[in-house]
Formats: sequence, structure tokens, C-alpha cells
Amino acid sequence: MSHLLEVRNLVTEFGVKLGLRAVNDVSFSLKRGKVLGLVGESGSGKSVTGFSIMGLLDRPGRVAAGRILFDGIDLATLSDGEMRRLRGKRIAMVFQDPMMTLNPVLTIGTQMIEAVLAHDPVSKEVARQRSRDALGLVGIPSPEERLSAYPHEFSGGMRQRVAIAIALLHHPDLIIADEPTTALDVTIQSQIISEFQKLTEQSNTAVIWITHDLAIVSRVADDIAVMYAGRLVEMGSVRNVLGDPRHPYTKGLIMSVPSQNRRGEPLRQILGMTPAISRLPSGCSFRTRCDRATEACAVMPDLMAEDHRAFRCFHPMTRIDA
Ligand SMILES: Nc1ncnc2c1ncn2[C@@H]1O[C@H](COP(=O)(O)OP(=O)(O)OP(=O)(O)O)[C@@H](O)[C@H]1O
Repeated sequence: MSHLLEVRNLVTEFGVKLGLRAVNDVSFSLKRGKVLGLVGESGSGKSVTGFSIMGLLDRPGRVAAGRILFDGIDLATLSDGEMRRLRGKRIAMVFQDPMMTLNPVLTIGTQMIEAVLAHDPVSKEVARQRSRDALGLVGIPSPEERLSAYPHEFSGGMRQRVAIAIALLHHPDLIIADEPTTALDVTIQSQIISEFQKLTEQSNTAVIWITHDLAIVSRVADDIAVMYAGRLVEMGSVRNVLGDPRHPYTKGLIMSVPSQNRRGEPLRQILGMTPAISRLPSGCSFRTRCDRATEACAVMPDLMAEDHRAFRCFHPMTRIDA
């Protein structure tokens, strides 16, 4: 099966003069129906990667280099109009805050009907019916009545369901879900994850799930890509990477969250802070926080491939280090 999405050597910069690279030389690919978990601490470049693919970067952000091949089309070369025709139809995004999708002054029905008609020349009645069905699918009770409600009349969880319903309206090939459940309480979070998974599986939609939560990744994703200071530092199957990490940063992330397998062991935080992209050390960006760093790390390591995974480290972990 060929790839639906191939991101190659993506560089996204903020600030023309400074050339600050929020995303630096990032490459990954995704097949139809597969889920990639994109993880890393705050500021590592996860959202900017998502916005770069969607063509939704805030100025002065811009894709400065690389290719974003979606079903063979390089999204980085499309005009705003061409990108608008794809967005919502073939590629959709779900944000942490559903109000990034919803307009507070319009009813849900008006917004959903507009979203259907933006890409499909159907009658208003058909668009309304599709909107009602979509609300039903994401578990909104009495969908017909709820079409007349405004966003503020929904709870946070229900608002996120509506945003998911809008993202799924056109059965997109790819959804970028940026921390879609982070703001919700744990029970609602779990229900929404299950329903989102069921619906995307049914329509064979590929998903990039952006999160800092490794428990969510191990639940939803096939593959994982770990970002640090704008670069991918490790990627591979969730089983390989989370079960037997190579990069000390991946290991640090795993050790900083509670796990059934390590009950009774103290949690260990990664020392120090992620450096700002304007103040990265030369060489490996993680070396100032890494207890395995040596002089060799003053040079940026390439991504090294090994058994269906890749990592960017001169002193990788092995099972013995665990
Ligand atoms: N509009 C902007 N202008 C300037 N810099 C920006 C802008 N948006 C993001 N950045 C910078 O890009 C880097 C990556 O940010 P990004 O939002 O992608 O991180 P993230 O990994 O998604 O973190 P979080 O989990 O906090 O959302 C950060 O250093 C951030 O300061």
C-alpha cells in the first residue's frame, strides 16, 4: 500500500530575519487508515507541523523547505484557494479548543450545513439531513433539536463532539487531531477517543494524533514520532519505540509518566527545560539535558535507521540500560 501522506525534510520558520526553525528537517509518512502519534513536550513543534500540513500557519510562519506530498500532490506548493478546496473535504483538523472550529454566533445547524455545502452541491435539506446524521454518529442526543442550538448551549465534551462531527462530515482521507481531548475530564476523554477511533476506522481515515500523553498514543496509534526542539528524534511502531526506546529523550518521556509495569518505582522527570528555538545548543539539541552526552554530541546526529525504526542519537539506549 502506498503512502497517503509523505512529509519530506519539512522546515517551518518563524521570523524571516531570524529564520527561527519551529520545525526542522522533519520527514515521516502515513498510510491510509493508519494512526501516527506525534509526541513531545510543549514547544517541540507538534502543532506547527500540523498547521504546516493544513496550510494554516499564522504569519510570519512559513514552510521554508521540504515537501508535503498528500496523495501525490505537494501541499506546500498549493495556492490558498487550492488548499481551501482540500481543507474540510479531504483533510480536516480537530483542535484542542472546539471554538477554533465553531462560530459562537451561529447555530450548529447553520455551521454544519455551510460546511456540507462548501464542498458538495446538494440541496439544503440534504445538507441538513447529513448534519443531523453526523451529530447522531458522534453521540449527540436529539440531533434534530440540537441543530438549532448555539455552541455555548453545549458542554465542553459535547462541543468537541460537534467539532469532530464537522471534521468527519466529508469522510476526509486525513485528520490531524491536535490534543483533541486534553481539555476534557478523563471519562469524557475516554468515550470521545473510542468514538473517534471507531468512526475513523470505519472510513479508513488516516490520523495524525498530536499529544503529549503517551497513554493516549499507546491506545490509539500504530506508529509514533517523537519531536524535540523542532526535530524528530525517534520514530517507529508504538510497540518498538515505547517498549524499547533508543533515544534518551524518549526514555525520559516514558519514565516521567506512571505505568502499570513500573508500579512502586518513583517517577523521574527529565532534568532542565526544553531550550527555546532561538537558543538551541549546537549539535544534538537534547545534549544539555542528557546524561549520556559526550563531546561527539556537539555534532547533530543524523536519523539512524534500525529494524523499522529510526533515531537521532550517537549513544542510543539498549534494553540493558532500561
Ligand atoms: N505564531 C508564532 N510565532 C512565533 N513562533 C511561534 C508561533 N507559533 C509557534 N511558534 C514557536 O514554534 C515552536 C513550536 O511550537 P508548537 O506550538 O508547534 O509546539 P507544540 O509542540 O505543539 O507545543 P504545545 O504542546 O504547547 O502546543 C515554539 O518554539 C513556538 O514558540
